[in-house]
Amino acid sequence: MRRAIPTPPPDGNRLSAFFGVFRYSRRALTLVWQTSRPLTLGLAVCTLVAGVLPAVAAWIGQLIVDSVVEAMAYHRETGEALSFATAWPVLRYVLAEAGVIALIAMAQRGLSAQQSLLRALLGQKVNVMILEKAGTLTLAQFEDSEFYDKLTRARREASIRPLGLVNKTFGLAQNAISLISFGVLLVQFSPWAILILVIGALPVFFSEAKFSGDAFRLFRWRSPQTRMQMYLETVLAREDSIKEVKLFGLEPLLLGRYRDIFDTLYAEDRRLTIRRETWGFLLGLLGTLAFYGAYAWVVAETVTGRLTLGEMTMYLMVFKQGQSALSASLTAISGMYEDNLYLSNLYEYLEQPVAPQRGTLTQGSVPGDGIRFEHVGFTYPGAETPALADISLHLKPGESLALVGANGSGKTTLIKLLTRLYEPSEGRILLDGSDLRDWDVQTLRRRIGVIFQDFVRYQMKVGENLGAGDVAAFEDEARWQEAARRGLAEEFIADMPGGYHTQLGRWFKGGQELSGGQWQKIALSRAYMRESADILVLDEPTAAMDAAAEAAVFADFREHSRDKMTILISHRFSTVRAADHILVIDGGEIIEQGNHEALLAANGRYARLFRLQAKGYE
Ligand SMILES: Nc1ncnc2c1ncn2[C@@H]1O[C@H](COP(=O)(O)OP(=O)(O)OP(=O)(O)O)[C@@H](O)[C@H]1O
Repeated sequence: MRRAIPTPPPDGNRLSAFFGVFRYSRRALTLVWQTSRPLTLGLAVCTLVAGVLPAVAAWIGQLIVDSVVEAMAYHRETGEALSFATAWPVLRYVLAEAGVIALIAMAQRGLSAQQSLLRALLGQKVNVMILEKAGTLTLAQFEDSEFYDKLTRARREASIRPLGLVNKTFGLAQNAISLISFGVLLVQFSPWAILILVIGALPVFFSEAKFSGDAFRLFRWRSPQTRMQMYLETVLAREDSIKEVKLFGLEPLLLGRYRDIFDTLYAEDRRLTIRRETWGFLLGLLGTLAFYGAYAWVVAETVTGRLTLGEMTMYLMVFKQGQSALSASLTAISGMYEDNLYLSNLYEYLEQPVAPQRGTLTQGSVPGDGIRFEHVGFTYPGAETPALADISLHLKPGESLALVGANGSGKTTLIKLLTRLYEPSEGRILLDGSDLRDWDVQTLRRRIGVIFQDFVRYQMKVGENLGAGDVAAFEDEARWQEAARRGLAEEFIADMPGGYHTQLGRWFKGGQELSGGQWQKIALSRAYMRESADILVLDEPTAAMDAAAEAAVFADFREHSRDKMTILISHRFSTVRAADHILVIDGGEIIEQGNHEALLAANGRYARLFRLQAKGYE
C-alpha cells in the first residue's frame, strides 16, 4: 500500500522570509574567503574582467561596422583598389575585437578553474566542520530523530552550497558590471530602452524566487522520507545486512518501499518542475516581447537615418546581451535565495547548542571511595516510563559487581549513566566522593575501560582495532600484543596473514572477516588497552565465546583486576557467581542484592534463575 504523504506546510510571510534568508550570504563569503584568499581574489579579478569586456566588444563592433561603411563609401567615390592603407582603419578594430574576445575567454577559463579548486577545498572544509561539530554533541542528540534529520540535511547539500552562493554572488557582480557598461552605451540611445529591458525581466525573477522557495520547503519537509530511502539503500546493499535480507527474502518488500517513497517524492517534484518551467516560459515571453519591441524601434530609427548602421549593430548586440545579463542576474539572485535557504540548514546544525562541559575535577573529594549510586533514576528523552528507578549501590576499589536481569531491565542504561553518556534524571552518582557531573569528562573517561554489547567493529587493521581502546597507544605494537594476550586474541591474530597489520572487515581490499567470538575477543582486548583505567565494565563480554574461552577470560580478569572496580553484565551465572556483589534488576529497580551464597540462601529470583540454568547444563 502506498502511504499518504501530507502536503508541505504553508510558507508564512513570504516577503520577510525572502529577505531574511540573505543573512547567510555574508557568512558564505567569509567561509570562502577563509578557505582560500588567493582563489577568492582571483575569482573577483576574473569576474571584473569578464564583466566589463563584453560592453567593450560591443562598442568595438560598432566601430567596425561604421568604419566598414566609411571605407565602402571611400572606395565607391575614389574607385581606388583595396590596399593595406585603406583596409587598416577597419582591420585594427577587428584585431582589437579578437583580442578582447580572447581576454573574455581567458577570464572565463580562469573563473571555472578557480571555482572548481574552491569547490574541492570548501567541500572538505564544510565536511570537517560538520564532523567536528558531531564530536561535541551528546549521545542523546544523536538518538533524537529531528536532530539526525538536521545532520543528514547538512551533510547532503550544504557542502556544495556555500560555493554556489559565492559563485552566484560573483556572477551577479559580473552581470551587474556588464549591465552598467551596457547601460552607459544604451542611455545614449534612450533611457526608456533601459526601462523596457528591466521591466521585461522582472516577472521571470519573481516566479523563480517563488518556486525556489517552494523547492526548499519541499526538500526540508521531506527529509524523513529521504532518510528512510538512504536507510533502505544501506540495508539492501551492505554486507552486514544482506545475509539476513537474502535469507528472509526481504528484497522485494524493501525495494517496494524504496520505490513507493521515490514515486511520491517524484510526483511532487514533477508538479513543481512543470509549474516552474511553464511559468518561466510564459513570463519569459514578456522579455522576448520587450526585446523585439526595442529591436523594431532601433531599426525604425536607423531607417530614418537617426542611427548609423554601426550604432544599430551595437544597440542590438547590447540589447540582446543586456537582456541575457539581466535575466542571468535575476536568476542568480533567486538562486542565491535558494542557496541561502539550504545554508540555513548547515548553520542550524552547526549552531545546535552543545551542553556546557561543567565539570573540572580531576580528583574526587574522598579518593579511594569508589562508585556510589544514590537513589539514581533515569528516563530516556521522550520515554514515558523510567528505565531506572531508585538505584543505590556502593562499589569500592578491588570489588566486583555483577548485574543480572532480564532483557530490557536497565543494565546497560546503568553503565551509560556511569560513563556519563547520559546524566541521571534523579539522584546522583559519585566517584571518589564527587558527583560525576563535577568531574572533568576526559579524566573520568580515562578511568573507565568499557566494552558494550554493540561494540564497534572498525574496518581498520587488527592492531588499530585494539589501539582504539587507548588513543595514546593507538600505534603501540607492544601494547597491542599485551592487550591481545589478555583478551585471548593473540592466537588467532598470529594465524592471520598480516598479523596485527591485517585489515579487518569486508569494506576494504584484502579485509578479513572474523567470527562473532573472535570479534568479541578483539573488543575485550580493546578494553584491556586502557591500562590506566581503574573501573572496568564488561557488558556481556563473552556471550559469543566458547565455554573454554569464557573460563579463561574470567580467570585472567579476576587475576588482573584485584585493585580495580569491575562491573560485569552477564546472563551466565557461572560467570556472575564469583562477583563480590550481585544486583538483580527488574524493570529498572533493584529487587535483590548480595553475594552468590546470600542470594541462593534468600531463595528468591536469583536462586530460581540459577537453578534453572544449572539444570539446563546437567
Ligand atoms: N536509547 C534509548 N532510548 C530510549 N529507550 C531506551 C534506549 N535504550 C534502551 N532503552 C529502553 O530502556 C530500557 C532498558 O534498556 P537497557 O538497554 O538498559 O536493558 P538491558 O538490561 O541492558 O537489556 P539486555 O539484557 O537486553 O541488554 C528498555 O526498556 C529499553 O527499551
